[in-house]
Amino acid sequence: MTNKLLIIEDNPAIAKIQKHIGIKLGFEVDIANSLAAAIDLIEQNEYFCSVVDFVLPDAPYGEAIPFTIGADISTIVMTGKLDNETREYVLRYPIVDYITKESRQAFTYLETQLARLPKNINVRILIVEDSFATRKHLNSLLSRHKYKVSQASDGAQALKQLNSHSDIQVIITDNEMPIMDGITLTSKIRETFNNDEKVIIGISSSKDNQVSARFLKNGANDYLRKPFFPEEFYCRLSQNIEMLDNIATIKQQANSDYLTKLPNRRYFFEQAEINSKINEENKQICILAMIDIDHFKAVNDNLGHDIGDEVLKGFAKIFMRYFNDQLIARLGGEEFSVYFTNTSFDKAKEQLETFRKVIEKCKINNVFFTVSIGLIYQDNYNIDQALKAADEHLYTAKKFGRNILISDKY
Ligand SMILES: Nc1nc2c(ncn2[C@@H]2O[C@H](COP(=O)(O)OP(=O)(O)OP(=O)(O)O)[C@@H](O)[C@H]2O)c(=O)[nH]1
Repeated sequence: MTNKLLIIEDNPAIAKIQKHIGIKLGFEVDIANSLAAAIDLIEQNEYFCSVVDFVLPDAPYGEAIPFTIGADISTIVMTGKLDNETREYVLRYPIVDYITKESRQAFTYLETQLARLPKNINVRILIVEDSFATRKHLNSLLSRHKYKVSQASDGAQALKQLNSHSDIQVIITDNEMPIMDGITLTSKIRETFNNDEKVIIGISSSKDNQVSARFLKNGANDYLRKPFFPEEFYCRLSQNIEMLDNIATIKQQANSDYLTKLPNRRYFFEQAEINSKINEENKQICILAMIDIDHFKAVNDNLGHDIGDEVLKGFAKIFMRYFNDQLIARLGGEEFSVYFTNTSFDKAKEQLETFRKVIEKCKINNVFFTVSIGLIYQDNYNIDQALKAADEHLYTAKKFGRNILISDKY
């Protein structure tokens, strides 16, 4: 996919600011100072999106807009014209947004919009609406902002779509529909997903003020009355998606180790307890390993703490690669853990032995080192006790001279 941004702007100072914003966001930027120059560039390049000035020397009344739209380039229009007539004229085109150059804030807003577009490619939105015309309209609004779209014509179909598309993050639902209405759908979705996991936006043309309250009380994040202005629709949608993104970032930070980016102790315990319950129900034996880098203090003492950090980061990358299908964590310091599921003791042991030998041979930041491993195979469903048992084997491994695996079996 191209990451090129086309700026069509005849004012060099403004073009420079826009270019700076584009580069900061990772776009490759081309500038055209007239419609003619833009047409040349569009013929030779593929663009992801464009920022188009409404007034250009050879296109004084928005004539550049149909060129970018016609070339299938997502278009943001910027203009100094503040009148309603211009606004209505511009909004007749399927543009991403319309920004008036009233103040510096306009450029902050442009940056937000440009940052959002590439992210939208990964956001799937489900439209639940029985009217074909409204579904088509919403699909067109969402597609021009580069969202992925799924559609359903009633609540029951929507639930099926949610089952088959786990990547749906936002549900935009009408209320008045056959089989299952939007409010019932909302409360059914909330039985499984919190409002910081999936956003629900209710829409309705009902004049009954109760509808918005009922949507919100049943778990919707937001509500819009039909017909709505596209600008309001986009603002509410992107605010809700930002909220999802922010919560996902906070969760990710809370669950991972700052240095190695591996899952941390907190996450490990949370997930291991879930795995343990499943194991207990299925009468599966717990297979858990503790891995500890040998003589790591010497790495710090001889080469410095910074090199020690780099060694830990390098180790974590290999660790992640070898056990990417298992629950792993940095429990703290130079101590790591693997909770095995869907595998046999023999396979887990073989995987750990291979890993131990790989570490023994590889040099991370010019440092050779080894690991000791304690592995348990027990019907122990208490995580604290299981870790303690694995730690006892690890202690034995250290006592036996390090760079070995000690386990319950064999
Ligand atoms: N660079 C760095 N060092 C760390 C970090 N966390 C813990 N350590 C160091 O890891 C070392 C662990 O030392 P010890 O517990 O004595 O163990 P060891 O030297 O590996 O010896 P054995 O485990 O007995 O083989 C200490 O020097 C800690 O300061 C970290 O995040 N970065």
